[in-house]
Amino acid sequence: MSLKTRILALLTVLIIVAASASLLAYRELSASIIERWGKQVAEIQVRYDSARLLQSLEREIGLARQMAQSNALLRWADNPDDKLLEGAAIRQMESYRENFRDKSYFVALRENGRYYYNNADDKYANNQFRYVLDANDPDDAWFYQLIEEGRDFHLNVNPDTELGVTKLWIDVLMRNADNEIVGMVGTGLNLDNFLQDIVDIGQEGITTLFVDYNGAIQLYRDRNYIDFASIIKPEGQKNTVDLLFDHPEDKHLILGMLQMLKQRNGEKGAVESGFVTIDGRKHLAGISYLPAIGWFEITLLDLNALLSPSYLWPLIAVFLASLLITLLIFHLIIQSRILKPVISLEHAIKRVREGRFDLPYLPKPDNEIGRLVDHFEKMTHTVHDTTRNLEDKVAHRTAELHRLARVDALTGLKNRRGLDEVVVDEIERAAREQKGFGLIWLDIDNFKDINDSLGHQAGDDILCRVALWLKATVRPYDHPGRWGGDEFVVLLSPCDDEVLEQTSNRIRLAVEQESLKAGMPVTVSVGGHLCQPGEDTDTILRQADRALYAAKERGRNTVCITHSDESIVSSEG
Ligand SMILES: Nc1nc2c(ncn2[C@@H]2O[C@H](COP(=O)(O)OP(=O)(O)OP(=O)(O)O)[C@@H](O)[C@H]2O)c(=O)[nH]1
Repeated sequence: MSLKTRILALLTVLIIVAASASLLAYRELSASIIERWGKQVAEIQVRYDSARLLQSLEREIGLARQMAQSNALLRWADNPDDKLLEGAAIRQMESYRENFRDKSYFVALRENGRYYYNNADDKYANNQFRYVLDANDPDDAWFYQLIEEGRDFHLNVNPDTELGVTKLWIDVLMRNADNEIVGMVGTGLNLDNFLQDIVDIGQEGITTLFVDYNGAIQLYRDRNYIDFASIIKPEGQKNTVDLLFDHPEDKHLILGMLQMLKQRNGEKGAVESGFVTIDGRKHLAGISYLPAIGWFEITLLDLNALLSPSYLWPLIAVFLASLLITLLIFHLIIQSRILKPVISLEHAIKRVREGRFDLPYLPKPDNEIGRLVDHFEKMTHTVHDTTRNLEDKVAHRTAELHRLARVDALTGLKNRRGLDEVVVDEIERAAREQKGFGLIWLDIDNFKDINDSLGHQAGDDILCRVALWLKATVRPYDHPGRWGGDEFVVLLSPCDDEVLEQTSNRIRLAVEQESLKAGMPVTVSVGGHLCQPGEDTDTILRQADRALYAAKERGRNTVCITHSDESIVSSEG
């Protein structure tokens, strides 16, 4: 896997880890913010709903209490059969009817169980006595239950089968001067209107319900859940608030909160809140106690509806877009500032390793990698210079060695190898140009005697002098050389018979005369051969050797030339 892929993979993993951690932290944070916010909203909502309910009921309750204390009614309740008192009481009742919001009232007398009622349409004008309550009739049980409990005030949601209406009844006990319960008065509010006005307020995500101290549902937008005639139902048969919840533990939570609020007994503004699950959705429940009516108001906030996760989508989209842009920018930075220079550097190193020092353009970012590239470039130039110097030296030394290998160390003339090469070159040139060249072979006469008599050093000295005289005698473009021992060879090019003969004689004469001048007289025998195009080395050397041999034979200090017809001619200089 390339460095680029690794860095990108690492980067992606790091960003995913960081994003996941941020997302988790964000979710935790947002959950806690939503929870705190939800609690505040729930508390405000619950107070608001409670206030609305109380506001709407307080006047009716006050009127009902006033009615229960009306002298006309109380006197009549003590003497229910007194027609005069009854007339005065009914007039009084009718005046209250005008004041009740529902324009309806009821009065039930304990002594004879007679139940009086009239409504907004004044349907029962002059006929307010409706029926007689029966202690054994379950529909009338509420009356006897309330009296038995002695609760001066009670709210009751109950259908009145006799009247064919379902109402939220405000029941207030009538007590005479001896504090005896003599009857009950009250009014009813149309349940549907009440639910619509107070409970089913149509705010999405907010559900309001009222429960009694047992948790029995009294007011709720869905009538099926309302625990009608709750007061007469035994425990266990009531429609309690937990019917709404998915989990049994929510019931304990809510009942616990009800208990707690009751203990705080209407402490002003006291609100308890907690989370419950309804239809699989998390709700925040806010509860307050309404001591004036003995009910609890529960507000359920559907957090998903109020603060839908879809609200977070733009945030998540912005987060993801920033993540991608960050990734892209990071990639571009890594690419331009690290990867590209490193990859170029890698190629450059490979190139140098292969011996190619001409570096391509290398990007140098302003960082450690840029400095590394700069060092590498300078190092490469140094290595290149050093290598070039080394190569130059090697080439120079090689050329020197090549030259030395072809030079005779004693005389400085070409040695046998050098002469061989020149002979080969000349043979090729002769063949190419069809022009011959001359070869002279000379040998110092009786050199052994010189060595023996004067010493080897003196012999060397004479060899050097002969070499100097030889060099001075031939043309600059001829090739004098020492063949070995006391034998010398001169290659003459261009050459003809005349040049060969003249040069051979000049050499012999020069050695003779110059050595005499130097006080160490020596002579040389010289054999010459005019080489023809097509002759090979062996033939040429053999012919020259033959001429030299002849010169020795003919008394030394002599020049002999071989011709193409194999004849050897002595030449007098
Ligand atoms: N001082 C010296 N002597 C050498 C060198 N190389 C060979 N010699 C001697 O040169 C002598 C050559 O003798 P030859 O050519 O055989 O015979 P010569 O005495 O010259 O007699 P001719 O050639 O017949 O005239 C030998 O004694 C070699 O030892 C050298 O480099 N220096």
